Amino acid sequence: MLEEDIEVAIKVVVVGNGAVGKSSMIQRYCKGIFTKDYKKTIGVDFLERQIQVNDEDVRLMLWDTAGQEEFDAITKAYYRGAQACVLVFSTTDRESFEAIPSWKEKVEAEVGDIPTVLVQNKIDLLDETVLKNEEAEALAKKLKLRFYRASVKEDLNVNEVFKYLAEKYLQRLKQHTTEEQEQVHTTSNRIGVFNTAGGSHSGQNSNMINGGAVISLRPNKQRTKKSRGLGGRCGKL
Ligand SMILES: Nc1nc2c(ncn2[C@@H]2O[C@H](COP(=O)(O)OP(=O)(O)OP(=O)(O)O)[C@@H](O)[C@H]2O)c(=O)[nH]1
Repeated sequence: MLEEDIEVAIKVVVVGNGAVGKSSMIQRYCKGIFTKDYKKTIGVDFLERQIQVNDEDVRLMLWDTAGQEEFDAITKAYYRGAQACVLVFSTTDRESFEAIPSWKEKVEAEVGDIPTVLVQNKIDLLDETVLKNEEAEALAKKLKLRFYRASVKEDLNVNEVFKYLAEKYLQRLKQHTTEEQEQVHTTSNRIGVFNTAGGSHSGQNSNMINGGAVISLRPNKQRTKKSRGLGGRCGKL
């Protein structure tokens, strides 16, 4: 199979309190529509969109999770395997802003550190704002997250959010691939040295303790027929 045939697929989870605009954001991005009606998400939903990033085809699978705690058990299961995350709060809902750190923790508890952005939605309703700009910026800084102000209604900054995540993910994927290649290279050199000295646990997929360094040999990349992902690093699906 040709390298060009391989497509990067990224599972993105969109999380935050109820009614902040998660479903609307996904609908806007994947279908180009906005509806004023509020229909509470029950459990989890998902839509996808293909984009090009640095000449690479990237398929974004956007998982819409329910904002209500009553669905926590279901939604948490769907965080597994997520490779990027959007944390959303609303300009008109202070509680949704204050809940952001705990949403971040919930996602991290399932998938660890993945590319994440913080989004303040509904900036078309700035007249009704319940927080200062500096507060949101301070939170983004504290959590070390890229921060976007967006309006799903006015289609402001929605594309930018997902483009940034895709770029960030690809960047990590490349870095990860290079590191793995270097690791395999270094390891094979070291195995030689180690074996000469004797007493190694040799063989692939086992941890090798060599001069205090633990070296893991893993398959280079997990690839399915048409998709490519970070494999074991972030994904647990
Ligand atoms: N003014 C304004 N309203 C918005 C915007 N985005 C979403 N809404 C409205 O906010 C309400 C809630 O949006 P949803 O997308 O259903 O919210 P959600 O976060 O998915 O809610 P849950 O499913 O309960 O978790 C709907 O009435 C939307 O029309 C926006 O940018 N501006």
